[in-house]
Amino acid sequence: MTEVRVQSGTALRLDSVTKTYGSGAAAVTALRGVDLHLTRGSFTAVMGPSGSGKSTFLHCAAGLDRPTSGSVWLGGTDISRLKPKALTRFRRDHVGFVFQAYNLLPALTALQNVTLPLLLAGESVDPAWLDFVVDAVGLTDLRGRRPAEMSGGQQQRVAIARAVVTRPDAVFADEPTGALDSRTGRQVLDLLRRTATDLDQTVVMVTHDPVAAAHADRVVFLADGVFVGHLDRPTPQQVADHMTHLGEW
Ligand SMILES: Nc1ncnc2c1ncn2[C@@H]1O[C@H](COP(=O)(O)OP(=O)(O)OP(=O)(O)O)[C@@H](O)[C@H]1O
Repeated sequence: MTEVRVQSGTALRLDSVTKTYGSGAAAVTALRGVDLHLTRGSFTAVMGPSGSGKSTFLHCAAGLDRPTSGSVWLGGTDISRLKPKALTRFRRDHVGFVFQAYNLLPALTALQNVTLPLLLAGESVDPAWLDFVVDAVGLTDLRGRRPAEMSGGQQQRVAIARAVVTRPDAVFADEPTGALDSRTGRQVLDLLRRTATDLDQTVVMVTHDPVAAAHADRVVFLADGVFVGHLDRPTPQQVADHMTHLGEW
C-alpha cells in the first residue's frame, strides 16, 4: 500500500465518508458524505439527534468499521484502504478508546491496566512518559489498586491513561461520563480537555449531554448523516438550543 502523508498537524481527516448498512430495499444510509478535519491537540464533541449517525461516524473514524465510500485519514494513514488485519494492528497502535464502561481487566492493577496496550504492541515502557501520564490523570497514589478498589471516576481515569499511553493519533470517547455522577463526570471531562492540551492528544467525543459537549473546543452537529454546523466553546445552553432546532434528541 502506498502511504501518503497528510499535512503535518492533521490528526484526523474524513473526506466524503458515506456508510450504508444492508442493501436493496433494506439499505439504510447512516452517513451521507461526512467531511471533518481535526488538528492535533483539539478536543471535539459530536452531537446529533438519535439515529443521526453518531455511532456510525465514531466507528468509521476510529477504524472499527469501514466506510462504504470516502476516506478516513488518521495521522498519515488512509485507514479506509487497510485490509482487516492491518486495520486491527493500526487501531491497536494508533487509536485510543474511552467507553462508558471502563473495560479494565479486574485482575490487573491500575498501572498494569495502563501499560497493557504497550505490552500488547510489544513496546517497551518509557518510564518518564509513563510517570507523566499517570501523574497527569492523578493516579500516582492509586497505581497498585485493582479496579474493584477504585471509584467509577478513578477507573475512568485509568481508562484515559490507557488510551493515551501509546501516544495514539486520536482518542475516541463514546459517552465517557455516561456512568458517572455529574461532579465526577466534570472531573473526567476536565481530564479529557487537559489530555488534549497538555499531552497534545486529539480527542473526539460522542455524547448526548450538552454539559459534556460544552467542555470541548468545538461541538459539531450531525443530522441525518451529515454535519450541519458547529459551535466553538459554547455554553451547555447554546448546545441544548442548537439540538432543539435539530429535532428529537
Ligand atoms: N448495523 C446496522 N444495520 C442497519 N442499520 C443500522 C446499523 N447501525 C445503525 N444503523 C442505522 O443507521 C442510522 C444511524 O445509526 P447510529 O447508531 O449511527 O445513530 P446514533 O446517532 O448513534 O443514534 P443514537 O443516538 O440513538 O445512539 C440509524 O437509522 C440506524 O438505525
